[in-house]
Amino acid sequence: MSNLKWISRYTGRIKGILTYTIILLMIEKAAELSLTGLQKFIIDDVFINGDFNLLPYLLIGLAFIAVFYNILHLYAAKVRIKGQQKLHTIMLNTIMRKLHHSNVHTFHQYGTGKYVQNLTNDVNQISSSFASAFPMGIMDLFGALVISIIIGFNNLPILIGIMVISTFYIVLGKYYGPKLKMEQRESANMKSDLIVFMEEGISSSREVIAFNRESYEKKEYNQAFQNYFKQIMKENRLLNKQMLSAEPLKWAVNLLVLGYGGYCVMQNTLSIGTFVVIYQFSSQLLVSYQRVFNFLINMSRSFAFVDRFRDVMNIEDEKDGMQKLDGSISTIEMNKIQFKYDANERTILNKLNIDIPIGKKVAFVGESGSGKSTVSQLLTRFYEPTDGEIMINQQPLSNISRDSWQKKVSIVFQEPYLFPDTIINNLLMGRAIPKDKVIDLCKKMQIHDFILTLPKGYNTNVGERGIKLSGGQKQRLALVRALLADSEILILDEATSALDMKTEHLVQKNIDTLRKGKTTIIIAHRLSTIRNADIIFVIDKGKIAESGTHSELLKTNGKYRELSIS
Ligand SMILES: Nc1ncnc2c1ncn2[C@@H]1O[C@H](COP(=O)(O)OP(=O)(O)OP(=O)(O)O)[C@@H](O)[C@H]1O
Repeated sequence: MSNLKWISRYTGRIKGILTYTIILLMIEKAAELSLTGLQKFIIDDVFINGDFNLLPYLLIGLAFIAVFYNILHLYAAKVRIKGQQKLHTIMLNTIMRKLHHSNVHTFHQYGTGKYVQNLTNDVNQISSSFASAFPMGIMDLFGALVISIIIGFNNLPILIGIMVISTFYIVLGKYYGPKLKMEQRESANMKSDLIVFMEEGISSSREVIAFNRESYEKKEYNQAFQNYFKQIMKENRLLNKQMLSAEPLKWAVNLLVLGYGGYCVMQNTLSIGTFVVIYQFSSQLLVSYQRVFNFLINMSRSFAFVDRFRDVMNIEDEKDGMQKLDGSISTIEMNKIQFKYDANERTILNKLNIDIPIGKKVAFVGESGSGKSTVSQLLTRFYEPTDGEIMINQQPLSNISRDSWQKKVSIVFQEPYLFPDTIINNLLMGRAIPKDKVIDLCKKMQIHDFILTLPKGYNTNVGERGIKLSGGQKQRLALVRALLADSEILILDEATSALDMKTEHLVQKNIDTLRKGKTTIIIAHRLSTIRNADIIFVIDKGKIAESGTHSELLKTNGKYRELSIS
């Protein structure tokens, strides 16, 4: 599908305001042209033919049109910007929706910086091109048409001459348009790479300092910036070349009108008034042609941004099911689950079969890299199994709507994300929960006393990604946040790993009490936290090596025993 047809699904949604803008701009153009056109009557009828009675009417007409033109100019600009903002909002909402529904794997591969670039620069460029530059281009095209008719009607040879010279604009446009589009796309890609580089540099600043990589990072950044700078210079050189090659055309038109138009005046085939108006119109015609030419070039440049926007919109959406989950969860089975993070990468889970008991404390243990977190990522549907099926209440999880599944499951990660907001807002996450309940849970998660030591207590801002908090404090806040949801299934993926043994023990004991009768899945390295689990699954190389209670597994002398000794 062509880019123009593709983008019309968005521009089509503002067609009302777009049409209105175009009509306003065309009336504005007509008013502007009549200001020049009226001069013919002042020169020919008033000054040359001596009909001075006409002068006051012509001057009042001129003043009226001038005021009308100015008011319309301001109003049309306001409507045009409104249309641009509307398109901007539509596209921004679309890309945000895409962001939230993108396949996690592709999303991670694409990179945050590129998304930021799409959200800011590309959407801006597209909305300004299609909702603002496009109606302006139509206005210029309309102006060029009207002027051409007026000149052609009064002196056809001059119009033909201007048209011939102007065809060079089209030739130039055809020559430079595709080249500029290519350079523009390259510049946009390099700019987003640079933003990605800067974003990664900021996120990794601690590692950069710790590993003394500052000069290396600086060198890499300088190199990336130099490349971007060279590319921008290349693009500008091309732009200047195109502008310079258009300049002699202006002079050719001026000379044509002055020479041939002057000759016609001397031959009495053209009145002085018409000559003056044609001279002014010929410059305006050329400006209109130039604007139309620039408009076409800019539109072709905008298609480079459409290309990039289209790339994002083409990212595969997460698969979603249609079925709602009514009632409580009674069974969770993982049947012959096969999983690879990428088609070309190695198998992580290999024909994994698990029957997760409902209402129990379930633990996953195993060596680092054995696939424990991957199991939780599949249960939360961050990823879909490559093969096999997760069955919930005897129906495939893939058939269940994400929305209804997410209401049933909560997860706490080892490194939880906290928003740069207050503690209370990070805990509530927009939910209406009584403060007493929040405080009670904070006490049970051993974080309330710490919060009270902060200058603004629960209203203290935690900073970017919770930078003002320790790893253990962040983990305890994330536990409160998840426990407030009181989900049927709670997954704790190394969620207490940063706590000291004593605090971890207290936190775990309270979680056990709070979650009594509910399914809690714990992934842990410290076996002390899961010793009392109803069932422990030992994962080894993507398979269940053994399962049972702590005492049962110790007796088997297998993997679990190995793990508990090491
Ligand atoms: N996003 C990813 N893309 C590609 N491979 C991944 C990804 N996440 C994990 N892996 C790989 O999958 C394997 C299993 O990882 P997983 O995180 O499930 O292990 P784990 O048992 O939880 O380890 P740990 O105890 O160290 O957290 C690892 O070998 C890892 O390299």
